[in-house]
Amino acid sequence: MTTYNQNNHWDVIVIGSGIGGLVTATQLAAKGVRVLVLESYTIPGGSSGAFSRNGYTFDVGASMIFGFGKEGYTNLLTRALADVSETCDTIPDPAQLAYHLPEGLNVVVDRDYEKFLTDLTSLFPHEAKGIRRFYNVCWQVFNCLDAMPLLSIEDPAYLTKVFFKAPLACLGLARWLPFNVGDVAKRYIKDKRLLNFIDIECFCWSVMPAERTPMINAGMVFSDRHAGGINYPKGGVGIIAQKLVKGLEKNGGKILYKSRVTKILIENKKAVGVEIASGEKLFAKTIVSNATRWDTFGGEGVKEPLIDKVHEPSSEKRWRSRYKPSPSFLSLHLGVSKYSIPNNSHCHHLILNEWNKMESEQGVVFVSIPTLLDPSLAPDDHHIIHAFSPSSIDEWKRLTPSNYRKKKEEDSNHLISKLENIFPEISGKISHKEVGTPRSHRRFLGRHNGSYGPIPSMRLPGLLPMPFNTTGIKGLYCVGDSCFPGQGLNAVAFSGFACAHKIGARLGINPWSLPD
Ligand SMILES: NC(=O)c1ccc[n+]([C@@H]2O[C@H](COP(=O)([O-])OP(=O)(O)OC[C@H]3O[C@@H](n4cnc5c(N)ncnc54)[C@H](O)[C@@H]3O)[C@@H](O)[C@H]2O)c1
Ligand SMILES: CC(C)=CCC/C(C)=C/C=C/C(C)=C/C=C/C(C)=C/C=C/C=C(C)/C=C/C=C(C)/C=C/C=C(\C)CCC=C(C)C
Repeated sequence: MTTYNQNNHWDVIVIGSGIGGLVTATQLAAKGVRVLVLESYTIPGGSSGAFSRNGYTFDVGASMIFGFGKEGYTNLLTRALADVSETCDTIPDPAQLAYHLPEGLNVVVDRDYEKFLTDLTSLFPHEAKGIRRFYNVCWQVFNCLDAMPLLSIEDPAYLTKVFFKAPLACLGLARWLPFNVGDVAKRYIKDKRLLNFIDIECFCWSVMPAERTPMINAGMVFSDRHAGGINYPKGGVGIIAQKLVKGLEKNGGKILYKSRVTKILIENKKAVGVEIASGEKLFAKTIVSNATRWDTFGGEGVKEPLIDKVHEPSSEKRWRSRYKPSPSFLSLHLGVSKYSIPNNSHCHHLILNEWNKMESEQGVVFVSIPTLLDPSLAPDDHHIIHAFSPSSIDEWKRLTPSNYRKKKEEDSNHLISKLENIFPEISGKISHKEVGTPRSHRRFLGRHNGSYGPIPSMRLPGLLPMPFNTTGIKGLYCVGDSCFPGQGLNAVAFSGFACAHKIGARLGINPWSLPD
């Protein structure tokens, strides 16, 4: 039997220190709640952590950061840090992304909206009206989001207050919730190649073509890149999680690393605590899981979910019939000579050689060169290249150790050869190379099949079927990319704000008025 002491009883326990988990934890700690975060790895941040090798600071995953604007309500990372008196210095990226597409279609998404529209229109002059109309609809969605404090839409008190504060914005969002981008794009655009471009515009962050990408999320991404802009945190993406941890600790919260939760303890159908790998039990009236829904509740191929099968709510089976794990990534972290990359190059690139390969194994290549913005991340005269390509764990299963090593070498060389599309001399200029496979992502990020996040397994009505933070088990909440509104750092930051707000409503600690 575990005896009571302050260290094993908390108000709230958060499983995982991804941005979703840390925003929940810091929001609650800032309101005086005693919060413990349990992280299985040695550093915070999950997909948005960082690691150091040979003088390089590499971003684990996330690299193109939305939500760091200065105004409005959609700058959720800025707001999450400010709420615990922290800030991140950021470096504005002059462009979101340079696309290198089939048939020589090269498009740069400039930070300036009008410049982007002009550049795209010069390639599709016959679609000038359609282009403007489509992207203007995305702005309508964004303006609705940016007009209201973004908290839990599961909380009736918040919904009432926000409806009185911004009625038109609420109705605007309610209108777009059931729509996907494809439905809207086809209303305004007819050119097949341009529709292919809209598909890759979506795929690059949602890993789905336009017809399966929710319109609300596109409104956020396609407009925030011009509103708040893409801003890279000085010192690397890992800084965001490190500062949130600092803010958590300043507000009386605690984080324990190397503390993998193996079980969520249930008593009388209520979550009451967790057990960690050492066998130690820790208790709280509220448990928040930042692990994926598959790792939390189970699913095909999940051997030991955190919840015993007997307690699994039927709503989770329904969710799994609608959403499936997206592929993982093959990722390369390279240190290269500075002279292999022109100084005027863009920080983010996307390479696709054939349109019909967009959803194929290792079909699209994403490239990030953060040292073009922050040279301090690499030794003098060197750059970092982080290149990754969607890859399914099925391709990496059941290989003998030597075949696994061989596949890593072959596939990483193939990825490097694709980089030569944009940096022809790159293969001879590599001085540091690390290869991560879907198996590495599963192991180090604790994500089911190393997945990037959930994607619809059928055509769904926009964001409507995506679950919020409460679950079918009393006292248990979920946060992160298997909750509304899905993948993305500012999306999981939203889910953290919403989760903390919903818990706050139950604890009666939310301020009466909405934040400014
Ligand atoms: N912007 C980009 O370029 C980019 C690139 C890659 C990923 N991302 C985004 O990052 C987001 C991920 O954020 P998130 O908050 O959902 O979570 P996350 O997966 O980043 O973090 C979850 C954390 O929980 C920990 N964890 C999991 N199971 C645990 C257990 N049983 N016990 C203790 N700790 C456990 C993991 O170690 C990890 O640190 C994704 O949505 C993805 O879109 C963005
Ligand atoms: C009352 C009434 C009547 C009604 C109600 C209604 C309402 C209120 C509603 C509401 C709603 C809401 C709030 C919503 C929200 C939403 C949100 C926040 C969203 C967000 C989103 C975001 C996103 C999606 C993002 C994303 C991003 C990403 C993912 C990114 C990624 C990237 C990558 C991967 C990169 C790659 C590339 C290269 C490198 C090239």
